[in-house]
Amino acid sequence: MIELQDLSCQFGESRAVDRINLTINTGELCVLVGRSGCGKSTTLRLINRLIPRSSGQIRIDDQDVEQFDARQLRLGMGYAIQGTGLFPHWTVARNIAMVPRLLGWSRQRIDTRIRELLELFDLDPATAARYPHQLSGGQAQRVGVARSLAADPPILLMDEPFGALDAITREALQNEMLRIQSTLRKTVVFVTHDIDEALKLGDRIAVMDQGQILQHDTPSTLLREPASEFVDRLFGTGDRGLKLASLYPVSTVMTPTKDAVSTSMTTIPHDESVRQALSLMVWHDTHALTVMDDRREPIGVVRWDQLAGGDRNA
Ligand SMILES: Nc1ncnc2c1ncn2[C@@H]1O[C@H](COP(=O)(O)OP(=O)(O)OP(=O)(O)O)[C@@H](O)[C@H]1O
Repeated sequence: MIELQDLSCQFGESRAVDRINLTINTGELCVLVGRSGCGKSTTLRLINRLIPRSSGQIRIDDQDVEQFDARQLRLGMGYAIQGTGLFPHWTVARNIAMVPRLLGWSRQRIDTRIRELLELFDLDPATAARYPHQLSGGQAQRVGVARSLAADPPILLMDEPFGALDAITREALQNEMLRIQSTLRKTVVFVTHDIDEALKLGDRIAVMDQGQILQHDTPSTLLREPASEFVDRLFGTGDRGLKLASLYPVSTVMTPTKDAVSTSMTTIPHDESVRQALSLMVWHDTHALTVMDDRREPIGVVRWDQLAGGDRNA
């Protein structure tokens, strides 16, 4: 668990982080969201002590981070940043091996870990021998995140890791992040200024403005019960319903059926969002879809009039 208590960071006259309180539970992915310059990256760098706090406390599993040697602390936390931060003259393998080498892992253990991570991030084993400039933006970003996970740290700090990517690659990496997090369950602090990314990835989201946390809640609560006009505007007004519909899988609103279901209707995978169901219905001019499981067997039907209320059933 990470606890920030009355935490402040002052740069000269200006307060980049202003007495924030935030608890991030073990295994939770917390997104820090807010406009440029609101203090998100500074908060992240305070946690791994890349910059010193001015006042307040940072506790990890009940221990003040000041009690740790700063280098040891950083070796125990993954850190992934926009633009990857990969060393250009090192191969992918050497980049990934950086922290395990510093921790004194054996050659064999490191090689096994590199193979595991390339597989986890859907990268060809031959990628290990390449240099960063020989990778696409998406591949390089995958390697950057893989490197942050190399020594299997319980905590992962991610600063706009997908910020520089095109929309399609970005979505693919967000999906990979969700898939990996569903098994690894790291404690993640993830910085972004993209509201849709925050809603998609966050178990909880902390909304920041001018160094302060305005609201810390689940995506659904932030959309339904914004605590201030600022949060209300940040999360959009016109497409709020669509944003809510993107949070819940269609399986939460469908009528399950044990009997044979017509597959002549348009189909949708059970883990696709209610928003995607709505889109398919509009596109195919239909009022019902057949819901399919992972083996592509029909498991239920979702009708137009069931699309509201997914979050209440989730
Ligand atoms: N090393 C520094 N020295 C002086 N001021 C700094 C320093 N680092 C950050 N700041 C200032 O602190 C404030 C918060 O910066 P920070 O990088 O945390 O914002 P951010 O929310 O991450 O912004 P962005 O989304 O643009 O990265 C800004 O006003 C910034 O100019």
